[in-house]
Amino acid sequence: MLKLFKFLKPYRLSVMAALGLIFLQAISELYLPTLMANIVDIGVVDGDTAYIFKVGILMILIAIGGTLCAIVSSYLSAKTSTAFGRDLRGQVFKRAEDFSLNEFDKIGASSLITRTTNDITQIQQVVMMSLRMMARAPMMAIGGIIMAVSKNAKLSLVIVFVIPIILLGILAVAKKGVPLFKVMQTKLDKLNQVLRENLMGVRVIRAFNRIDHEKKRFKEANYDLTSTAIKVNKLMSALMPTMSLILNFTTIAVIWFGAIKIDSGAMQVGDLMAFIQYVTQIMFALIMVSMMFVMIPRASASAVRINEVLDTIPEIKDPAKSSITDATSTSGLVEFKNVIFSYPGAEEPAINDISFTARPGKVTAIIGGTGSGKSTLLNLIPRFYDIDSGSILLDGVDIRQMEQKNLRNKIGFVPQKAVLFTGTIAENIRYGKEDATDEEVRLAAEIAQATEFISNMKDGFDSVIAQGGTNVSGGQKQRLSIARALVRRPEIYLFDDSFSALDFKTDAKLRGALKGETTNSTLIIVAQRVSTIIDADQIIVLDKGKIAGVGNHEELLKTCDVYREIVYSQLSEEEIA
Ligand SMILES: Nc1ncnc2c1ncn2[C@@H]1O[C@H](COP(=O)(O)OP(=O)(O)OP(=O)(O)O)[C@@H](O)[C@H]1O
Repeated sequence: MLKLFKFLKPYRLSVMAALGLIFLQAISELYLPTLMANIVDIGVVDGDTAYIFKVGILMILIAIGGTLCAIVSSYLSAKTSTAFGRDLRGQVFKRAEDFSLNEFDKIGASSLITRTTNDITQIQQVVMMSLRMMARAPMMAIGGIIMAVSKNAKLSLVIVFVIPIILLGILAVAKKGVPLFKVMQTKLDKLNQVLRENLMGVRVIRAFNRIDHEKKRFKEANYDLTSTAIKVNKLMSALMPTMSLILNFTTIAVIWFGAIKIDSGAMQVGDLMAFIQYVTQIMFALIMVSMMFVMIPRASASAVRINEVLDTIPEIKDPAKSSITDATSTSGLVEFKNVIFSYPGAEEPAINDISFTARPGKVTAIIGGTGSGKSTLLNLIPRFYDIDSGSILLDGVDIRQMEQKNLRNKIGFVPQKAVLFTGTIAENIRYGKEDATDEEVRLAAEIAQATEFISNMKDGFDSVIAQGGTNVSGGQKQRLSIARALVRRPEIYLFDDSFSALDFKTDAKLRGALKGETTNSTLIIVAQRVSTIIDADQIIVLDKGKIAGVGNHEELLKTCDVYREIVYSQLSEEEIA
């Protein structure tokens, strides 16, 4: 956790001021019992009212001063810890943004959400408590011991006897609590995961009447978390009464031995009263320390999870010196040379020894059965994943030698599952090019065959897309995500089965419009439907990650069995002829 404290560096002045004020507050609290003892031993015993008034007013002033210090230090620690939490959240988010898809898969979206929210809140709370309690507790404990010894050294032996008992208790609680806190965070992850799946898959759950099953799943995760939380809380709730009991017994012992001393004339009444207060202060300080012992393990479990994110070095990095910095100097020639790629943990490569060239102005289509590696192949071009061996070249330059930003600037990517963001239709299309003019947005929508349904919407291009794009149909979503890629006018278009939700007529119209607009660009189209790619200049047939055939439709019909099988399963004899 200490590693995360480096994020407190910008706030060191506030931290120092808070600690300074806490020190002053501790001194004021430690001084008050001594003043009270003086009132009793000097003022009350001698009947000196003027002295009682004088010291009484001094006590009031000191109490007010101490309170002011406490208020300002609380304000500073709250402000500092909140800013610390904000910075840390920002860093975790920034790091996650740089993750390759492999790293996302490894940590998991739900866990990343818990880590960015709940885990950081735990640490933020500890920072606040540390500034308030952690600093104060040792000051009060040490100061209290010094003051108690100064009042009566022999009576202080009671404290010497009690402290090890308290420390042993704290240690026992910490030993049992730490593993439980770690388990609790993982169970929270699990709960988040179930909740997330439920919310995302609400339609499927309802359609398959699985609401009861899901309720059970959620209940299990919820109860699982609760039972661990109850175990931890039981442990913690036992701590406070035990500490109070020890405090009360200590007070009894102090009064017992103190009374004997007063009886023998070795101690004054006021000093005993002050002594009891110091003992109480010491005990409270130790209780605070024990509370910290409870919170720190929990936060350190969170810190480990946050550090795991921060310490993950994204495996896809920009080269030290990129080969291409000028984004306009390329034409979009894509070459695959003996490319092999496997997903982590997979036995067989998803892409196995693939070589082909996709030329500007030409349409390269990729077809194959489900799971044959079409999407994977496409995902390698924008470097969502890095290949194991071979090379992918863009205009003769290995894409690993290019800055990711430059590389992706040249690409218009339309994913298999259309993703839209909350905002208007125009904003969603402009996601492809921030400074696109209204005319460019309109043209992109027109080529994507989206104008008709957009104009039928109440506010046209200003109509708002709901969260997750739920208020547009699957085909409309696809057309908007195609428009988003088109507005960029990139050198390379990657369509990952992007026409699957369109009817045949719209599909044909869209491809026709696309042809006219993308004459100089390289088009790589993944498709399931033969009709979508029948006119392509080059068709690559994939089978279990390998190339089964390359050529145009007619050539492949003659030479490639896998292609023929796909074609015969989809088209009638006349269509093929
Ligand atoms: N993130 C992943 N982690 C591990 N394996 C994966 C991952 N994504 C895909 N695979 C595996 O890689 C292989 C190729 O998958 P890919 O998605 O590229 O196929 P596809 O041809 O696009 O299929 P479809 O047409 O059904 O979309 C499959 O066997 C799949 O199980």
